[in-house]
Amino acid sequence: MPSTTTSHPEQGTQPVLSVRNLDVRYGDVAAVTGADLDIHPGQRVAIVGESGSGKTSLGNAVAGFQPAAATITADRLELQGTALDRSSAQPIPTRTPGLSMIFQDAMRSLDPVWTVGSQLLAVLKPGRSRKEAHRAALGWLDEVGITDPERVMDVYPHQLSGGMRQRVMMAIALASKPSLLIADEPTSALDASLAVTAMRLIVSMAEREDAAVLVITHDIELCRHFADVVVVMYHGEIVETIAASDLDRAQHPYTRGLVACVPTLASAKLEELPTLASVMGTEGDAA
Ligand SMILES: Nc1ncnc2c1ncn2[C@@H]1O[C@H](COP(=O)(O)OP(=O)(O)OP(=O)(O)O)[C@@H](O)[C@H]1O
Repeated sequence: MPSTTTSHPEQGTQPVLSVRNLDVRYGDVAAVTGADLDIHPGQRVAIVGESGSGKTSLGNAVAGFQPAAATITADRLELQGTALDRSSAQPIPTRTPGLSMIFQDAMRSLDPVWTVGSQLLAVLKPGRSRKEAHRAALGWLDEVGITDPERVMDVYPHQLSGGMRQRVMMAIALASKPSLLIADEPTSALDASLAVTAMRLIVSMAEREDAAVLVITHDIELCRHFADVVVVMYHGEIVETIAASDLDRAQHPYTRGLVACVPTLASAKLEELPTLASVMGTEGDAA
């Protein structure tokens, strides 16, 4: 079995997230099998793999956003030492204290019938006067690069551009002071330069707030630049867990395939790029 946890300077301290032998099934479909994962305070972990490899199922199981059709079992599923009960889907998903999630589509996490301000205030109000919470909300909007926070407080999500909505979603996710931020394909809908800006913002804000980050992505290059550790999934299993700085020395053929499939100036001299099917010897299999 490949190792599915990695060494980290803070190993020995309690992990923020600790998962052992996690299975996610949808009826006969085994979406995730036997996943082990530890995320340490402040660590940035990326889950990478092709479409259908089980990344989102794993992230949703941790966050408690699993669909009703999912059956989740685990020997351990703990956030800061507290067991998370994911035995049944909630009719209306509720926030797990200490955990925030952001999505590719900001409309999935923003409520369309509440103004931006009321959604931010809902997170910021506990323990604060209304005035303090309002000031904190403006501060958060400013932090995520919104230049006219007073106006944005009063608008509804659909009145904002996609990029602005994403910034608002980030402000709400981090204003709740999570110890773990899960970001599911946060940049897939953005063009390359905006994707880098968005990832920089996620990483720098999370670092400032002392939140560990779990990014779910197809993009191995994004992992290389923004993650400490890369968790590689293939057909529902974690096949390799590797320091991002070691990606070029990956052991598993699938990880090597993912790295080799990224077009670079050097690879452009190849007659053709390898495909994952050719790397895994599954070329010609039925899709
Ligand atoms: N609600 C669902 N009901 C039934 N099967 C599902 C459901 N959600 C996912 N699956 C199946 O579970 C497997 C893993 O899907 P999952 O979405 O977790 O993978 P992924 O790696 O995140 O893919 P993508 O990158 O395309 O989102 C796939 O075979 C998928 O078809």
